[in-house]
Amino acid sequence: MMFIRPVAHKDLDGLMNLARSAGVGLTSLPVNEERLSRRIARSVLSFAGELDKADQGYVFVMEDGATGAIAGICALEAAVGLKEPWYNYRVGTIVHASEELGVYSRHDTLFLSNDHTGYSELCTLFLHPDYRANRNGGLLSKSRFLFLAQFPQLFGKLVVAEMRGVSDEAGRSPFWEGLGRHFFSIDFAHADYLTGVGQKAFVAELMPKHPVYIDFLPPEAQAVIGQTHENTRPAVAMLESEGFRYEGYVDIFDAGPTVQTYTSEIRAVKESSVAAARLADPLPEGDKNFYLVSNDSLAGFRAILAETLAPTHEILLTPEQAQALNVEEGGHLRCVALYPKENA
Ligand SMILES: CC(C)(COP(=O)(O)OP(=O)(O)OC[C@H]1O[C@@H](n2cnc3c(N)ncnc32)[C@H](O)[C@@H]1OP(=O)(O)O)[C@@H](O)C(=O)NCCC(=O)NCCSC(=O)CCC(=O)O
Ligand SMILES: NC(=[NH2+])NCCC[C@H](N)C(=O)O
Repeated sequence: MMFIRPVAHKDLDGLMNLARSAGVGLTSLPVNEERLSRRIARSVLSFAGELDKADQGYVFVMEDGATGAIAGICALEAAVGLKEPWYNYRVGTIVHASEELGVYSRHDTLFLSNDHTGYSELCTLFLHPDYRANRNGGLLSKSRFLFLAQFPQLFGKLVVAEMRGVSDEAGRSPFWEGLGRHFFSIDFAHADYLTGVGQKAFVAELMPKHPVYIDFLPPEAQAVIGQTHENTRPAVAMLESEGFRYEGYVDIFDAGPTVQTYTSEIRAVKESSVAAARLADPLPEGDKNFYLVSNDSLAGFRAILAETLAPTHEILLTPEQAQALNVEEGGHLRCVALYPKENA
């Protein structure tokens, strides 16, 4: 059975394996052992309650219970931009008009912003291609919402997620070629790598600070503003189905969209409820559905996907499922349907 748990120091090799298969543009999963081991250490300290909000980052892995293999990774940053500026471009409007001359022209423009400062962030979602089946992607992405619902005091009122923008197989980004390239002699792949190893603010400081008229960018660059990388469409589809929206903010390097919402408005946060574990083997017959289920422990957080009967004040689980959650009969759980009602 697949389960979600906090990352541990022993997972470094597993994370390196995931990073190697991730490719360019998954910024926060660089193939860099030192960086990944620092990320693990920061996560371990966060779960132990030993860091300030500005430094807290919670990293989770999906473990294949049968083999112990690390199948995927996902993370939550408590608050971005509190130590180093957090940059985005906001796609806004500038109007040049003169009634006297009968001129009116409206221009889409990129404004450099730090508007997401203090927001929480969903990031580093990656499932090994061998495991992209059996709703594992949904468990991996949405297990974070049970964590948010269980520990709201650790997070901000708003949550963002930066989606990977368009780049080709060689890691060439049309937006970077049209804009960033004028300020740097480096490739997008290299800029993205520097971002992933903690140099984003440094790179961002050298990008244009004045509004950029989109009309002046090459058509290939214009075409990808706010567009998600093909491989990242499932990731953004899941967030949109939970209530996240694109509000005109894009990545400064590849123009991938940022989606956002109020934490309390996320469907799986809003609809999640607490229930006591009730064990049954086998589960009784009846109308079953898929539920995300987590325990209520911070450092010992566990989440699984269970196909079971609709929970009441109790949720029926098999002993194997309870074991994966590290709970016994009567233990405290939080659960929510995997899918919003309309697609269940
Ligand atoms: C994102 C995941 C983990 C998702 O796993 P799977 O591919 O197995 O997911 P899936 O179950 O096939 O699809 C999930 C949902 O997306 C829908 N879906 C699939 N392909 C789609 C497409 N092309 N367009 C629109 N929707 C699509 C499915 O119908 C399904 O909907 P239903 O749920 O209704 O069935 C994986 O694809 C992956 O690792 N991708 C590569 C890495 C990546 O790009 N990561 C995101 C970077 S951006 C980031 O990290 C920030 C965002 C974040 O942290 O969440
Ligand atoms: N180049 C980008 N637009 N990267 C953003 C996507 C990466 C993703 N948010 C992460 O945490 O790694």
